[in-house]
Amino acid sequence: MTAADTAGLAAAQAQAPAAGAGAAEFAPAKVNLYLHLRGRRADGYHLLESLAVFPRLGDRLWAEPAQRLSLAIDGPFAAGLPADGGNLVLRAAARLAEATGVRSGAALRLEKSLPVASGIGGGSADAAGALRLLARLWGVQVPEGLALGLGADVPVCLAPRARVMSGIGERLAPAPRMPEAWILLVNPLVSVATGAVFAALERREGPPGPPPPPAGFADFAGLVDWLAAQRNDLAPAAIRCCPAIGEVLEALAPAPLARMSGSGATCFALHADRAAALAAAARLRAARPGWWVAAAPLPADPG
Ligand SMILES: C[C@](O)(CO)[C@H](O)COP(=O)(O)OP(=O)(O)OC[C@H]1O[C@@H](n2ccc(N)nc2=O)[C@H](O)[C@@H]1O
Ligand SMILES: Nc1ncnc2c1ncn2[C@@H]1O[C@H](COP(=O)(O)OP(=O)(O)OP(=O)(O)O)[C@@H](O)[C@H]1O
Repeated sequence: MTAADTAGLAAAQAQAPAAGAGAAEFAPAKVNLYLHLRGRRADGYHLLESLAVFPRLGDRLWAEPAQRLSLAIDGPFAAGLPADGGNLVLRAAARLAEATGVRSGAALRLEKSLPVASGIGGGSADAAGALRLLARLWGVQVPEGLALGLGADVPVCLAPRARVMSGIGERLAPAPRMPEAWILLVNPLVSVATGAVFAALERREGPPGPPPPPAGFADFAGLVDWLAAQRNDLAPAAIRCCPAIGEVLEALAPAPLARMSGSGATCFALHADRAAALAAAARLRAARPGWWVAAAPLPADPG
């Protein structure tokens, strides 16, 4: 599948009606445009500040009413993912049923299009998508705090729009007004465990500052200029765990802005428009056929 196909498919998925009875939900990837470490809590979790955005690219979930909970997985990254209680989709479903006293189940289907353990929140996006889907199907609200109990990235994925995250990920503030842009995501198809990257940190707190993001960016150049002065403080440790990340960043370097997302190994490049993103994707696919390369629009967000 070409990057253009991938982008088109993701956009189509976002709008497609539910297949058959029941309900459907799109679970977009989460990309950390910057990630600053701010220290560590007594329980070992790290405090951070990050601008998370959600390109039109992700996994897809369906649910149909059923007596018990079940999960079927398909899609390009289904292989090797547990379909039992180890899957964040079923874990989220079970916790929601328990917390709200729901006695019925659901037959869930996950189409896994995002690489696993890749720094773009795939499991968190799926867990959050399952919570949205089942809350609708069962007619319940997601209780406060339930998302965070499933993972630090699940709260931001619950209402997937651009947000400034802080705390360990549970404090969410409006993002700056974002201009339209295209994003290119590249993963060397090496999975990276988030906990291992945090454990490999040499510095648990980044340098002080810079000041918080402005209220908005007038255009793409303004976004890129501001982001260029930010960092992903997890990148040095992630590159030590997975040297291929360094190769990906080198390959993306000609882009206006390139950086690692989350704990890696996925890196992103920002492009002003579709043509530039698809041209860069085509060049990368030809040069590195073993890498996952996907391009998608980054919706302008009112903040
Ligand atoms: C790096 C980010 O992707 C940035 O958005 C997230 O902070 C990670 O979120 P996540 O994958 O949902 O992480 P969790 O599943 O909650 O945690 C996995 C492991 O990462 C470490 N961890 C995670 C988040 C955080 N703020 N501090 C941490 O130290 C902890 O060792 C934890 O045991
Ligand atoms: N539905 C799911 N999708 C992906 N991974 C899942 C899922 N359910 C359970 N997991 C497990 O969760 C772990 C983390 O996967 P995930 O894709 O969320 O990592 P990540 O992309 O690094 O996330 P983050 O950016 O939030 O750190 C993997 O080891 C995987 O086996």
